[in-house]
Amino acid sequence: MAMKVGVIGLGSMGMGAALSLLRAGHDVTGCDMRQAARDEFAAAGGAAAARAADLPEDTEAVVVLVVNAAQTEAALFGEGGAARRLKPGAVIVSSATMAPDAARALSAEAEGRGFLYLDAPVSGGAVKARAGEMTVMGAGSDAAFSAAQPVLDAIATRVWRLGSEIGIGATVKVVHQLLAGVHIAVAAEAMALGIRAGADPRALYDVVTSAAGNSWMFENRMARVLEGDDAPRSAVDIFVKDLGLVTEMARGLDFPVPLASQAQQLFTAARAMGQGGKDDGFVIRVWQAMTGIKLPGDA
Ligand SMILES: NC(=O)C1=CN([C@@H]2O[C@H](COP(=O)(O)OP(=O)(O)OC[C@H]3O[C@@H](n4cnc5c(N)ncnc54)[C@H](O)[C@@H]3O)[C@@H](O)[C@H]2O)C=CC1
Ligand SMILES: O=C(O)C(=O)[C@@H](O)CO
Repeated sequence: MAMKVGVIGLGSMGMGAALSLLRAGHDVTGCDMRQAARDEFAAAGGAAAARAADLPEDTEAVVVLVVNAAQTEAALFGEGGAARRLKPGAVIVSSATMAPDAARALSAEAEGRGFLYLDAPVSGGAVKARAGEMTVMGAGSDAAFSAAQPVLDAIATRVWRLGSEIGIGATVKVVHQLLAGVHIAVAAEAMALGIRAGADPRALYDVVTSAAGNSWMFENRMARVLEGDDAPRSAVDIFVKDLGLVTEMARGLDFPVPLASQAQQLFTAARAMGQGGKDDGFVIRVWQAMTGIKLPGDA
């Protein structure tokens, strides 16, 4: 069933979601304040809008893939937000990574305005987003899942239904980000140590990715470090945010998360070095700054 869908935020993840929806035959408007993103989506055959308030009248579903909860709030309910363009009963697929409390507050606002809301953070990275193969960590009512089904079918291959209570999706995603952030940081530490100790970085990569110490993040992020490709598919700044969500959630539970805290400091150091907009694997530049190692992409 083709739907009139808006995608707000045409960044690493939102562009992939919007293109996947287009491929699936939906009537898609992609929205981003960045002209380059709008041009890319228009060139692929989609409609493009600079503001969420310019989505078509009676949009039936909106996928929100901006950076955080504050941007989601503004994009939906702020001045210039999408709310006025949504059909009564439209479904909001809220996919930015945010705190569970923020998801609950957004859901209450959406419901108060007569919309359905899915707490639907995602995983998989930009490549899987473009392939329509994301994993969705979903929570919401049966009605919301059912209204969003054609959208979810287009953007994801795994849709976890974690319960009807909003906030469970966000909780699971925050815990996932503990792993994702620590795995990236430790992958960078291992690669940096290997380089310093004189191992060939490519050989080290090949061995680790065939052995038990591998992780999805080592394989994915260190490949970019080997290529010297620091264009952001997921930025260092995203992990300053996400590990902040981890430590904040843990603090509220009086729960220690020493590894997440350490990783957060490393991403924060990378940000302080001016690397916040670089691909997150380039947190390795923190070790480079401390030890003077040469990275594979360095001249
Ligand atoms: N990059 C990744 O690999 C993954 C990211 N995520 C999460 O997905 C969300 C999006 O991440 P990315 O795509 O990496 O971020 P990004 O920074 O690449 O894209 C965000 C986009 O939203 C746009 N934007 C912000 N406010 C807007 C508004 N009011 N109206 C229209 N456009 C607006 C920005 O211009 C930008 O293009 C974040 O919450 C992130 O934590 C989740 C899984 C993977
Ligand atoms: O894919 C995910 O899950 C992620 O959160 C990372 O790729 C980085 O944001």
